[in-house]
Amino acid sequence: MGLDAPTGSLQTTDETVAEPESTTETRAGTEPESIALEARDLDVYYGDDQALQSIDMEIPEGEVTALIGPSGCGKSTFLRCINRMNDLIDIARVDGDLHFNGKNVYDDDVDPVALRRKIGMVFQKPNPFPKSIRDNVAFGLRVQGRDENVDAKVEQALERAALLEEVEDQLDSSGLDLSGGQQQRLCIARAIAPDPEVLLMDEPASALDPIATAKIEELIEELSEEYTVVVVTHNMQQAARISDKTAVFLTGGELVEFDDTEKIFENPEHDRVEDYITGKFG
Ligand SMILES: Nc1ncnc2c1ncn2[C@@H]1O[C@H](COP(=O)(O)OP(=O)(O)OP(=O)(O)O)[C@@H](O)[C@H]1O
Repeated sequence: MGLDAPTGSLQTTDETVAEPESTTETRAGTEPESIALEARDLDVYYGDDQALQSIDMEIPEGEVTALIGPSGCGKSTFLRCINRMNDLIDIARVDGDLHFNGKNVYDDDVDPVALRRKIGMVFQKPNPFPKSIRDNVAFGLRVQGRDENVDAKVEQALERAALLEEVEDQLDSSGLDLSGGQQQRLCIARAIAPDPEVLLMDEPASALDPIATAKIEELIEELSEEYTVVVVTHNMQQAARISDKTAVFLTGGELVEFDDTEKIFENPEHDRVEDYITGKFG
């Protein structure tokens, strides 16, 4: 996990949590599986409306976890809780705990900006800055004052985002001149350049054509070798293809089932999940 930043730690305003607190047994019961993120009794409200109800979830480190469910069930809301992007929405209120490496990200001493360095995000619509490819990828590094070896780090991030080969002769051209799929990989490179531990992706391929989508899917699987990936998708086939774990949210902001992806798609515990998976509603 990570290139040169310390792993397993969340720098807060006045303390550092060094090691993950919680582990759980794998299904085989042999090796302990590290937990990167853990929601405990998490409620989210927008004004008087409750968007998430009492969510408990343990997201394993170094795997792809997909969040699926019908429109409005709270998938994006949950994703935005993880790196406190909901802080930017005035009427949003969060109750309960969201632990990252054992530290509640909603504790008063957590700096959301520092948190977002560890937990990067990629959005539905590619949103490169109107800057060169190089400056897009270098953006987070420069903001952090990590100006040493920027060119090498930019190339490394582009390589990891499976884009370097296509753009290495045009690093000074505008990021906006790339195709949609390339722009999304550029945004992924920008998100991973500062070396986060977790990558949050909100429907990262839904604005792309099938070929660009296939590249992003392949990339997500590769990224999970180094990062914990949490991805919201509307596309159930995509969730089945790329994820290790799947969380099914249903209307009302309830997490109805969370398990290995194979189990969710082949033999879910809940009839409502089966109905959703088989397209009876949603
Ligand atoms: N900024 C906001 N202000 C007020 N209500 C919001 C806001 N964002 C989301 N909501 C409400 O919270 C609920 C959950 O929305 P959210 O976007 O998290 O669902 P979702 O499952 O990601 O939906 P979709 O699949 O359509 O993107 C919805 O009822 C939505 O209207």
